[in-house]
Amino acid sequence: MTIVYEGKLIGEGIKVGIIVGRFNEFISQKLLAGAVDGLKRHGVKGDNINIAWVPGSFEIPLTAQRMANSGKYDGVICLGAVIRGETPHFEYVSAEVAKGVAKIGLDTNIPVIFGVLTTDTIEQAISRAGTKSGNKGFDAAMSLIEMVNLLKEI
Ligand SMILES: Nc1c(NC[C@H](O)[C@H](O)[C@H](O)CO)[nH]c(=O)[nH]c1=O
Ligand SMILES: CC(=O)[C@@H](O)COP(=O)(O)O
Repeated sequence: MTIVYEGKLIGEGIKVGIIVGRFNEFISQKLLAGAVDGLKRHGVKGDNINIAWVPGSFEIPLTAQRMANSGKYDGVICLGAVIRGETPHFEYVSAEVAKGVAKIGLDTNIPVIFGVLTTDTIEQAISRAGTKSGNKGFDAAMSLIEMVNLLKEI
């Protein structure tokens, strides 16, 4: 699937920062592949995609804030996989990442897309990283392109 509007690929000229949490890397690397595929498939040049790896999803908001404030990007995509374990740690990590990412978009006035999986099981994460439930990284790329184009128009 490739979306063209008025004869142009919808992502042409867009500059994107991507932050990826390394924790559960076997999942997050699939999300990254999906996001890059979605961006390039819609005309975003490889030179206009900057990828930053961070230790885990908890470090995403700070890095997203730095990218969003840099003035180098039209939008930022946040990717990671927070998978429930034996302790309440899942609740704290997932809640803070979601709140942090949402706040940065509002504070910086550029699209900051939440592409962080928060799942109860590894199987749920695998399903959303390029198998039965699609690839949430690809979906995040499409959301970024839509939001960048929308904010240019309103
Ligand atoms: N358990 C998961 C984590 N935990 C690590 C934190 O994100 C953070 O890196 C650490 O607490 C140091 O500040 N991260 C994930 O992305 N996914 C998890 O399932
Ligand atoms: C989301 C987490 O922090 C979690 O994967 C950590 O696992 P555990 O709660 O068993 O320490």
